[in-house]
Amino acid sequence: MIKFKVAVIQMQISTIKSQNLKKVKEMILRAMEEYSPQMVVLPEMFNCPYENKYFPLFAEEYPGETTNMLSNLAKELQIYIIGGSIPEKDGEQIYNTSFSFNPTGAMLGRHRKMHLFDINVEGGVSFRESDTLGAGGSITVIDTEYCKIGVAICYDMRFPELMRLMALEGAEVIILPAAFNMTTGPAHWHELIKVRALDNQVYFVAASPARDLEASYHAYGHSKIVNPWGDTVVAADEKEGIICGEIDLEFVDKIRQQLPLLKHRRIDRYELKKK
Ligand SMILES: NC(=O)CC(=O)C(=O)O
Repeated sequence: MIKFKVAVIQMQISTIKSQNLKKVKEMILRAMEEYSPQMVVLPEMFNCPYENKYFPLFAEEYPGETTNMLSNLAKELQIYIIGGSIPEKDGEQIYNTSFSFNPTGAMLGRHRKMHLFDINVEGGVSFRESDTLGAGGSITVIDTEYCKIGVAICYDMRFPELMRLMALEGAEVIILPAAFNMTTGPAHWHELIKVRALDNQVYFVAASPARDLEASYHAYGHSKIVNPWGDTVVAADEKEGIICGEIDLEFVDKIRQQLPLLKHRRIDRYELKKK
């Protein structure tokens, strides 16, 4: 199949996990009613506030309450769900992990955020994910009936090598559950999404939580889908809501044929290696 629809759920996250799960289910059902998408994408830490003190409290092992719910919904609705991310407990370690499910409810991929968001911007945002989280070590490209899809989380987007490796592994779409903030969001969000879509000639799908000024971390919002030519397919503002856009794989082929960037790399002169 050449075209498919992707819905992005931009939800407000509360400090009560059961409320987050109830809301995400309601919003997925609403997305189905309004748009009949083949794939639904959730934001980073959709079941837990983006704050270090909550990660250990909300963490769950796989399979667990949240992943079971996503797997059941994927099967019931016969859709792909790219499950944003959740705090995942594995032994003593907690990861920021994105679980993806196919329309039979089977787990398709588990991406653990590779680059931890440890930053301190003067007069702006300061965060240290490594206070509570461990870093993942694998690049995630999932196989769907439509195409290969790269999955990464938020800060991972700032590392062009990772994005390029996903494209080299065959990804025609990159999906990024994310939670930029009010310092880095206005400064970099739109530019990074556009540049990653352009330099890898992919559809780039970025899913953010809605902005909540009552929370300690103010997410930027502005979930969006950008095509391989750098045009915005669909975009949200900062409020809670659902957006949906079409992925056209013929358009990916067309752009890659007309402007063959991936073929023009001078791999006789430089090389990008996966370890
Ligand atoms: N929250 C993140 O992981 C990343 C982010 O906000 C940024 O890179 O800016």
